[in-house]
Amino acid sequence: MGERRKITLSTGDFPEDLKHMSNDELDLLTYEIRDFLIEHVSKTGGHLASNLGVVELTIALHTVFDSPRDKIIWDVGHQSYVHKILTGRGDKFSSLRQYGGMSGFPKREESPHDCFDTGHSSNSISAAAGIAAARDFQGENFDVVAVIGDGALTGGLAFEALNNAGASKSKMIIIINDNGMSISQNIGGLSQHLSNLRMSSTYLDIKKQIKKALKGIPRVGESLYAGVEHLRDSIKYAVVEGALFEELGLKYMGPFDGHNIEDLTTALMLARNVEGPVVLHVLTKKGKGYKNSENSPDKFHGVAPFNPTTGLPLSTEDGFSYSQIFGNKLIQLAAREERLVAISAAMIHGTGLSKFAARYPQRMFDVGIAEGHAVSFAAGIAAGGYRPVVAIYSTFLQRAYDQMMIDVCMQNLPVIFAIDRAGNVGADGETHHGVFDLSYLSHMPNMKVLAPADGTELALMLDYALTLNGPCAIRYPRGEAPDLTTVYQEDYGPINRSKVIFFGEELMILAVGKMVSVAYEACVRLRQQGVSVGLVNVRSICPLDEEAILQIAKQAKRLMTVEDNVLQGGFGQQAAGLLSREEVLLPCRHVAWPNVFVEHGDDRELFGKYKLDVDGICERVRDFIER
Ligand SMILES: Cc1ncc(C[n+]2csc(CCOP(=O)(O)OP(=O)(O)O)c2C)c(N)n1
Ligand SMILES: CC(=O)[C@@H](O)[C@H](O)COP(=O)(O)O
Ligand SMILES: [Mg+2]
Repeated sequence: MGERRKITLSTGDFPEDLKHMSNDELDLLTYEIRDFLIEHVSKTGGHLASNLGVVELTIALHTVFDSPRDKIIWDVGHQSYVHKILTGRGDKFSSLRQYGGMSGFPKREESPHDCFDTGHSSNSISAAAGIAAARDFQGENFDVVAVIGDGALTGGLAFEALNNAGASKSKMIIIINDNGMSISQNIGGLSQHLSNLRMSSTYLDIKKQIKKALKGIPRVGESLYAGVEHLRDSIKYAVVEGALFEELGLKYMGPFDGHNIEDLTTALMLARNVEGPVVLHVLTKKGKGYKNSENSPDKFHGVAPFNPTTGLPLSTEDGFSYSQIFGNKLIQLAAREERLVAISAAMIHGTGLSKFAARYPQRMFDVGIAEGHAVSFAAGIAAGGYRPVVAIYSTFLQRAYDQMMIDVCMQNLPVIFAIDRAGNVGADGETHHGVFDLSYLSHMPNMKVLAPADGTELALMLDYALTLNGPCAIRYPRGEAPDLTTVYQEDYGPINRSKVIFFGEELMILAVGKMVSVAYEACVRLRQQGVSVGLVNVRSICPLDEEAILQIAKQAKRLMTVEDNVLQGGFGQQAAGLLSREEVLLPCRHVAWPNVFVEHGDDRELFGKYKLDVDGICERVRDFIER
């Protein structure tokens, strides 16, 4: 190996440099990138395992394609860190996912190399097909590449796009990054199909043929393109009879070793020369190159800051998270209600269902990244006499709006929605904040919507939901659940009714869910300062506890609503509608997230910036009273 140029990952040398690097240099680069990722993500937290798995693939992509002229769309986008390094953003990694810093997902605003913002899975092929169609309209000539994981490929949207791309014949490359994993083990028939393709002996022969045919062709430069031109015939061999993609009208090539840059580069060159849509199947190892993440890729999918030597988190939470309380309660409920089943869309661990899945494997349905299907499936199983509990993050449940409305609510089926990560989630940012659910749920006829303010309330609400004969959504936030037992003096009262915590003469705060604790602290501080402010835990957002709200409003001088949802269509606006309908007139203010896509960052900083923390509530109350 000759003298190697020093590459500094924290500068903007890329991607031009790659095209002139030797194989040995590229090989060394993979080590540098992995070290860099582990060093930085261990400090900031982030999506490590998926990025460690795509180091070679991303290098090959940036060697063969000419970004930003050629467009690379990253499905979900959690695996775009290497792309960010290779497109000159290495120097931003100390601010990854921090407030004001670099996003953990592709952002058009951040770089011309990010051609499509992602975060929710399975849309990359649709977006790529659209970009390709726009290109064709304009008679332009660039390549469009969608990189989609085997997990994301379980989403129905991806199938709709494959169906359309196959028919359209527009030139695009779809790379399936197959590591056998979603966040945890991938599941389902498609996963099985990919694994059949992996095992296909017919295919292995084809691979050998291509390799043989390519021997002697240089890796880069015009001569490679010329060489590849002569290989079009080889592509014909790269057809696996019966492969789903071929049936849909796309060419299939693969599987290729996703950790062999030379093979990948060659495969991409071949794919680039295919007229029409082509699927390139690439095999990678999630967490590759770091023992801890290779052993537990699921644990290192999304990580909080950790010790890179031991792989252990730097801080641990003492109490129970809402997700854990939900999972534990469901186990209890399942013991007493035989018809109870749980449904997850590829997020068993995140939603706290791991123990339930181990205890009741027959009653746990993981349907893949398929929120719409999860909800219609729940409707079906409820229609069949069972009691499904669908656990989905608030932001991802947006995918199932229509299924909730028509399949569940219209038929008034007893489906329980356990909506995790409701409210602002912090570092994942605008694609992941669950701040719209109160608005999109509350107008669904027959739907009941509840928000617990502590762990006990969550458990009681689940008990209550199971007594109903129609749909019920319970939304709760990310992280540790507070305990309000002492605040309530152990008297929780009826769980679907509001709970008055204390009365205040100057102002009454009506708070929802997570914001009850925040408002409680603010009230304690203000009351110590002589401000007579009271607090009510709203609990039921739909239907509103009209009797309680009207009674409080009639007694109060001023009213303030506080919620971890956007203002538009949230609790505050519903309460205002009630007061207006009943002609109860008093000064009201509504504290909520503005109707914008709130940026990423530490949640404490975001709640502070938007005046939704204790200081912010105190300031707003004083401002209201003193105006
Ligand atoms: C609509 C939607 N549902 C759920 C998620 C949560 N999620 C993020 S990554 C992921 C797994 C993705 O697996 P895969 O596409 O195979 O990528 P890998 O991490 O294995 O590279 C899931 C379920 C999401 N981002 N979007
Ligand atoms: C990329 C993605 O959508 C998930 O991995 C998400 O980041 C998980 O967030 P939690 O850490 O809140 O489970
Ligand atoms: Mg995967």
